[in-house]
Amino acid sequence: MVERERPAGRLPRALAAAHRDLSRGRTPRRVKESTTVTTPITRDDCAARDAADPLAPFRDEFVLPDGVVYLDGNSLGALPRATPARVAELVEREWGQRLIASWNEAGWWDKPRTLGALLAPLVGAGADEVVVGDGTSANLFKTLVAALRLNPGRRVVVAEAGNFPTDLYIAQGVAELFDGASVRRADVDDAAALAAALEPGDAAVVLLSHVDYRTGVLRDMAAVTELAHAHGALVVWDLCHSVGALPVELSRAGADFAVGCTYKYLNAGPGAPAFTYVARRHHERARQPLSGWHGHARPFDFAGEYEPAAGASRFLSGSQPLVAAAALEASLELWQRVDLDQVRAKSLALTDLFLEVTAAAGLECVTPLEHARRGSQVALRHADGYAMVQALIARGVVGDFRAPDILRFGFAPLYLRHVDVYDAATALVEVVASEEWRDPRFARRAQVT
Ligand SMILES: Cc1ncc(COP(=O)(O)O)c(C=O)c1O
Ligand SMILES: Nc1c(O)cccc1C(=O)C[C@H](N)C(=O)O
Repeated sequence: MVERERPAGRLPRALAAAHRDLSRGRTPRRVKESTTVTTPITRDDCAARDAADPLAPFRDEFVLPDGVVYLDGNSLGALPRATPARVAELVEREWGQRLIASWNEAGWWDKPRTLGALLAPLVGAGADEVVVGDGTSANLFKTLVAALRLNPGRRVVVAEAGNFPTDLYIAQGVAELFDGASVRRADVDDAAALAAALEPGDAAVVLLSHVDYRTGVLRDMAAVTELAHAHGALVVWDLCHSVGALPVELSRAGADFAVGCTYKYLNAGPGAPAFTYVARRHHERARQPLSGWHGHARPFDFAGEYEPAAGASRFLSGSQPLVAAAALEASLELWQRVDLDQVRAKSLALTDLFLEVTAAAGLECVTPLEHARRGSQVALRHADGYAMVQALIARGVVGDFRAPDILRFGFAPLYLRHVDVYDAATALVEVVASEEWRDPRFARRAQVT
């Protein structure tokens, strides 16, 4: 049921109450206190929303398989139509015909910087503060070590307890390299717990994700950064689940470092190069450990001693996969035409719609209902979530499952329509109501998801 009039930023009270009841294990009450007229949302309503959607034309710029509603763009984004030709151009002309000349002519040498400049507006950074290269894990390593070196005398990495495992693993690996260093896990969504983790005054750096990969919680970047700084710690933000999903304001928030991948909402393809943000105020002093020649001040002097390049370029290490970078370039060119405020508005509309229709399935909602705390995904909890997700995939609705019990659905506003979300949500309600997920075909097995 949808209340036609409601303040922006809130789900209908009826829905919020139903989700609250469900998460406490109670049968949802019918909400009587609502004074506004309620009517169920229909597929036609959704079609009307699509007709008025300013982002609708972007859908045609993506390759999307027939009969599939793709709600996994937060794991691997869809293929932009422009990408194959851009990759072919690099392979056939730049490499095939121009060979070595392309390092200069085609701008290969400068790609980490030119792509960084294209990406910078998407994360609220200056063009000179972002470089593209390597993977998220490698860039986490570089930025964490740089942060520890900038904060001598402090040896604790305060790490978001539930972060994506690679973040925790890299933090552990970094701590092993510094005498007396350790990782202190904290619940970063509990302000008191985070403050307590910082209180001893020994934290060199805080590492956390802007949007939680599992729950979809969106953190207040400015507030967390301010809290960390007040305790003398720097902050490394992982933007994997927020870049391209919502406006990110690194400079405005006073962030120190950030890393992120480009294969999710930015649609650059599997294993695409990642990026690193280094706030301008750290450019002179920041030193990263993978001091390869692409990060040298004068690489073609072939000198025997390392001297870091100026600016964020010092975070580069070695040669980059330029075929993959061509795919990223094609998608970043598309992203130059995108209004991130429109992306955010549509993302919230789509997640609201999904929550509204799936309330009938009776699954506990893990993602915050408040807009200000929600990324671009919906996470629902059920012990048999794996089988439910497989049953949905068999119907052409692709979401994913995150152990131990999370059904996860990502919403990429550039290529998803409201009708797709309506169909997917209806399918989930049917899968749960019919119990078709109990079919042995959907039983849990090990695979990449
Ligand atoms: C928050 C977060 N960080 C890091 C990664 C992955 O890092 P990498 O690209 O190095 O595999 C992911 C997803 O795979 C992620 O969700
Ligand atoms: N990066 C991935 C990969 O190399 C293989 C399989 C999945 C991934 C993912 O990106 C998973 C994703 N970060 C997640 O939030 O679950």
